[in-house]
Amino acid sequence: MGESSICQVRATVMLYDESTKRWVPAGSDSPALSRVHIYHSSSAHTFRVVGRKLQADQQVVINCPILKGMKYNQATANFHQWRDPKQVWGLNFSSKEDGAAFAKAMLYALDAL
Ligand SMILES: CC[C@@H]1C=C[C@H]2CCN(C(=O)[C@@H]3CC[C@H]4C=C[C@]5(CCCN5C(=O)[C@H](Cc5ccccc5Cl)NC(C)=O)C(=O)N43)[C@@H]2C(=O)N1CC(=O)O
Repeated sequence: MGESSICQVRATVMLYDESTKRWVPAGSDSPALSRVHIYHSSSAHTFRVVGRKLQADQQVVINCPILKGMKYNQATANFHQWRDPKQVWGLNFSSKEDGAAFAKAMLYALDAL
């Protein structure tokens, strides 16, 4: 059984650079909008965040498992963030509605794990 998308939003995917204490766009250095999904694998009972650049190259800029017990921080209506073992991810949503939709799906996933 493959994976199904439980939400898709538009956001700029950011990573926090601990050394410079700055947010940098994930993927190539141009901050560009991506389509960000939460995929659910029902057979594996797993969820992950996958984002691809909207522009032609469709570069994958995030492919991050959602781990049980992960803390999801809605810093503002448009900017949410979480830590994985190696780094801190941030999503700068194109709208508050996208932020709310993503948060709803994320909290559903965290509750289901
Ligand atoms: C894209 C630009 C960006 C847009 C929006 C704003 C919103 C606030 N904000 C931040 O970076 C805030 C300000 C302080 C700084 C200090 C530390 C940071 C950076 C690394 C993580 N962090 C935590 O506070 C984490 C959160 C967390 C809590 C709970 C669970 C998980 C997590 Cl991740 N706290 C732990 C304990 O991990 C942080 O988010 N910080 C963003 C921001 O200013 N800008 C503008 C710019 O940078 O120009």
